[in-house]
Amino acid sequence: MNRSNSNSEFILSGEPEPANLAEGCGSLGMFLLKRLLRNGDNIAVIDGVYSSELRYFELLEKAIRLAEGLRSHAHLRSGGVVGIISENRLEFPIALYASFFANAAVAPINLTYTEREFDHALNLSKPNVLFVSPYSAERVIAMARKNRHFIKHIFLFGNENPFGADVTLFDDFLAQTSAINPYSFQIAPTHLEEHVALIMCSSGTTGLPKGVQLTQRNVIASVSLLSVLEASFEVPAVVLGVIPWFHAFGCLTLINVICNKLKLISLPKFEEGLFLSCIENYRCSFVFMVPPLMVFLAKHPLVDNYDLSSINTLLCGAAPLSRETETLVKKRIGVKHILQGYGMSETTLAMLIQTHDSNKPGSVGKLQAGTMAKVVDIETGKLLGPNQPGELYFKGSQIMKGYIGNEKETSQTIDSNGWLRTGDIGYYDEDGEFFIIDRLKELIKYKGYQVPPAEIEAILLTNPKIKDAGVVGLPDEAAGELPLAFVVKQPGVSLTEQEVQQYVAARASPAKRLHGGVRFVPEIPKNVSGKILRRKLREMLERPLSKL
Ligand SMILES: Nc1ncnc2c1ncn2[C@@H]1O[C@H](COP(=O)(O)OP(=O)(O)OP(=O)(O)O)[C@@H](O)[C@H]1O
Ligand SMILES: O=C(O)[C@H]1CSC(c2nc3ccc(O)cc3s2)=N1
Ligand SMILES: [Mg+2]
Repeated sequence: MNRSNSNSEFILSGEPEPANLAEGCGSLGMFLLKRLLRNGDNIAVIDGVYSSELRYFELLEKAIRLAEGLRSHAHLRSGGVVGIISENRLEFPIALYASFFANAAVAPINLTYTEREFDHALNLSKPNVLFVSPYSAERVIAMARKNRHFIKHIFLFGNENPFGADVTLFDDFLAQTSAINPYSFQIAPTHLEEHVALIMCSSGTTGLPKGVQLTQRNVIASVSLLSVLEASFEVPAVVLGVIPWFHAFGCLTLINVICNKLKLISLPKFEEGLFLSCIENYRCSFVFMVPPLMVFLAKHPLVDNYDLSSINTLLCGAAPLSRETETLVKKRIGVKHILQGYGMSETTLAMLIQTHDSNKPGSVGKLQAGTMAKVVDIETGKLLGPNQPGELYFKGSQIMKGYIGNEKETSQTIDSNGWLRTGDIGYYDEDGEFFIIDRLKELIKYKGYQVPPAEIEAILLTNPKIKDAGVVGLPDEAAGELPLAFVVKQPGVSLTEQEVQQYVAARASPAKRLHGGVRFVPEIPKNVSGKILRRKLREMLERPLSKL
């Protein structure tokens, strides 16, 4: 770990990026094209539901034809915006790569959004071209027709179009494009640091999602993630992709898999039996995870019915994962490596990543190449040294360009020196391994103590009678806030509020005990990237206690 201590600053730096990172490519499109040309014709993606396959050469050939077709028939220009509103399915990477080959920006959007959320997301990125899957076509096309002033073309995945002439079937459009020799296909150079490649919606955990602009340079910088990890794979990785591609974590790992010539088994959503049977049937060795899926592996009885011995590495991120859950999973399914990572939509992919040789329990790993970090005291603003918790700031080639249409929020998030403030509290140890405590906004203020809800949730999850838990602060005149737990019991168990409070009291210091009580609920509200929607739990506090 390099640490410059100039002007008593503690600034940490990751390894320098590989010198030939962009491989002399003038644009992201050329960078991706060159890697695809090298990938030969292995299988790229298998649909885990239908077993249909997309081979690397088919991806390359169709993406180029689609790029040319969008340019000539849909008037898609460099700098234009393409929306993709779809679950993980084989057409997604074709539309994604075609857009990059046309130097357009891609705005993947969550297909389960409500109408209000769709309206918000569409008006953030204002796509000219929209790719829609049948799953949400009814609602999305109705929304799109209200925004014809920017949405000029709608393409529908699947094999039937009940929506009329202003919607074109993706396969029909592709069929009418002409074949192009990939070796002579040209993509104009761009200003990598300025040209927007992705407009990602943040998860909307702390409010309405923001439109995060990631540049072509950001995406190129993030591609090294799997090449670093793959170097230490014992077997060529078969990756299971259940993380949604409309979210930064899923989309950038999809690009990572393709750039590193790996095989990906894609799932349109998490369904318990399908998830486990895909791992067993396709012998998946590498699975990107979010904590709720880790808790599922740790506790669900169904897991015992499947052979998961092919798993070599679980790579978990997007929300807090406790070392206790990590230990439970390791013990139960004997997986060799559980590697955590930490990232934000604003940092493209992970800023911090564990590797096979640096993975202390509970840590989220060390700095990514090309990245710098500092920890700032939340009271004084002073820079902090090892083992001192403060707000994490990052700088480097994966830091976003800014929030689309929101200069003010951008300037409040990235300062004039390029430092991005995360709103997350954590620290690094003497070896430069980082530990995340919680979000600044979520800390419970109990009698002057800052109580991290994630820590109490981690304790609760070690109780075999508890399936899930979410902790928030109950407003209290005397103490400020009282830690209160929403608890989901395992099916068929008996558990009282007092038992839960005693369980925590036996394992936590006084400030972290459940002074606000316990409420039993059927489920904990979370978003697709596995984050607890604590603002929804706080809303539940205001409702009168239901007699459960
Ligand atoms: N390994 C991790 N451990 C703990 N928290 C994590 C980890 N990885 C990511 N996070 C959390 O996820 C956040 C980034 O999530 P994302 O960019 O998807 O949107 P969000 O911050 O949840 O939502 P929004 O910004 O819209 O309110 C980080 O700021 C951090 O709080
Ligand atoms: O939490 C999020 O919104 C997303 C944005 S990208 C991200 C992560 N990326 C990685 C990559 C590897 C890894 O081990 C963990 C994470 S979390 N988190
Ligand atoms: Mg955020």
